[in-house]
Amino acid sequence: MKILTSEQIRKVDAETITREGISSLELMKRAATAFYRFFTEKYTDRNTSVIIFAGVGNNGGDALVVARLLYKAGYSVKAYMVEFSNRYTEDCAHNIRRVKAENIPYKKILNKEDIPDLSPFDVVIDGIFGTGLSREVSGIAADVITRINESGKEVVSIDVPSGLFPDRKTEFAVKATETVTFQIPKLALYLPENAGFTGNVRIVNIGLNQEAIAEAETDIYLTEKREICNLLKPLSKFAHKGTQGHALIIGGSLGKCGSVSLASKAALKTGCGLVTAYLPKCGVPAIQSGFPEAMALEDEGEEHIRSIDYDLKPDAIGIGMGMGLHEETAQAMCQFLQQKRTPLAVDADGLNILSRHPDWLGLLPAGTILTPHPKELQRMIGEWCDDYEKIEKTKALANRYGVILVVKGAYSMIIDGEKIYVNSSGTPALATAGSGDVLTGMITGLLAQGYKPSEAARIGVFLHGMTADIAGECIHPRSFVASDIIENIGNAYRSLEKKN
Ligand SMILES: NC(=O)C1=CN([C@@H]2O[C@H](COP(=O)(O)OP(=O)(O)OC[C@H]3O[C@@H](n4cnc5c(N)ncnc54)[C@H](OP(=O)(O)O)[C@@H]3O)[C@@H](O)[C@H]2O)[C@@H](O)CC1
Ligand SMILES: Nc1ncnc2c1ncn2[C@@H]1O[C@H](COP(=O)(O)OP(=O)(O)O)[C@@H](O)[C@H]1O
Ligand SMILES: [K+]
Repeated sequence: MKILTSEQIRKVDAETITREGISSLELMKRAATAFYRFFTEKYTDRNTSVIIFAGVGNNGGDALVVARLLYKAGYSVKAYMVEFSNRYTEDCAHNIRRVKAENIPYKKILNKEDIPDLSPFDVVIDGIFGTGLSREVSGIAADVITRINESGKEVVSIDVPSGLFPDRKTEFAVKATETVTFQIPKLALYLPENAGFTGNVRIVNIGLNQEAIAEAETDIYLTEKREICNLLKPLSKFAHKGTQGHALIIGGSLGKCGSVSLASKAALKTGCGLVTAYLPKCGVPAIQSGFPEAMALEDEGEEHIRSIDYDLKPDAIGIGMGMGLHEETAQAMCQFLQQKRTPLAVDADGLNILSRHPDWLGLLPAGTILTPHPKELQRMIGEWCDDYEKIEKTKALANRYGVILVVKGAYSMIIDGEKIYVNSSGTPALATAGSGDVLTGMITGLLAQGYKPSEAARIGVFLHGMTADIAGECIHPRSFVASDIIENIGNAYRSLEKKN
């Protein structure tokens, strides 16, 4: 699904009106109805008292239509117009007249004294600013937003939390519990620095013109189930372990060999035919007894890897988990990179070694997948002042070395050249020890099956997230562990194959 800028969204909005021969008021009604459906499913009790803040633009117009719909449905509704300007849009002005005609409680807020006490209300609906935000919020709008944020109430934002810039750094905005955004995802909704503003993000369809969306050019996408389904290769009736790819997982050091076991199991569960774990001697007995499906190779090092030496032809390699930073291990990795051109995924200490020796980045085979969490990323690209700069610096690294970066987080981002794929699956249950090792194993397993690096990264990250979405129904997120991710990979595949 495309992520577009506010400028592009405005164009799609206008094109929808022209091409579908509908009025802008009709489109506003569709948007408000989609919001209303979400709201009434969440707040089923019609005695819920709702305070609605509207602005003078079309986001405010949406808010007033929502006020009318909720009032008609029996909710207790009070609407307030935050008059930060007297230049109302036509559709907003039209809906003010309708609200008044329908006798819905309605007042203007012109200065601080007009701001009502929020304590009697159950929920706040925020429709002050949408995608038309053009500058930092100040004056009465800022006062209202501050009051909303201080109220401790649940806040449902229309389209975007008011004050959030869809495409650039935001300092101040409504802190929503839920954001109901209209059909086209906006990048700002998925950035970690905006987590405090956006709350849960829900995308609702409002029937925007599909051709207009298709014509909009972008390099940024939100990865969804449908796109991942389309990437999956069918499983041939005549498949055998030799056709499904051989993954080699290299890592481990004394006390950290479980990471290799997790990654190896994850690779196999993701569908590759064979997996070999390569570890220092201390790790081999445990993996051989605990994970009989894997083959194991021991390094000459007792407690850490000293020279990566094997006589196999794997189809893909995952390296780095639990490997430690011993200088002998680093040198072994350097030699390995100088000699091997096998499709590769690098994680954890593999990345930390590269951060200590940045000139070795040039040795990575083209298309290598690097999977840093934020701390590992910071060691690679240095500090960033905001998430937009982080993206630019990551892109620069990816382009310089021809590699793919998986920037892990709540919405992991896959950066491949100019393209950015924001992942939409997963829950905080994934924030658990070994979760990243499992992800690297999954990605390596997919690479071994012959998926292109960008596909392997997107499928792996999406499937990994799906395991938590699915298992959330029977395992409490707090007690979900890395092995539960592995156990649910099959369920994630099954869910992907289900039509809906
Ligand atoms: N996408 C879609 O397809 C659909 C979109 N729809 C809805 O339309 C919304 C976009 O509406 P919109 O363009 O009218 O802009 P909106 O955000 O209401 O505010 C603009 C007003 O705020 C003002 N203003 C801006 N910044 C300011 C500041 N810091 N401080 C003070 N003033 C400031 C600005 O003034 P100006 O910048 O012109 O001086 C102007 O007066 C969108 O989010 C969605 O809810 C649906 O109805 C239908 C389908
Ligand atoms: N709140 C969250 N929502 C969704 N996914 C998350 C969340 N927190 C972490 N994850 C995912 O869990 C994984 C954690 O990886 P990492 O930090 O490397 O773990 P570890 O080092 O313990 O193996 C990443 O894939 C990340 O995207
Ligand atoms: K809003």
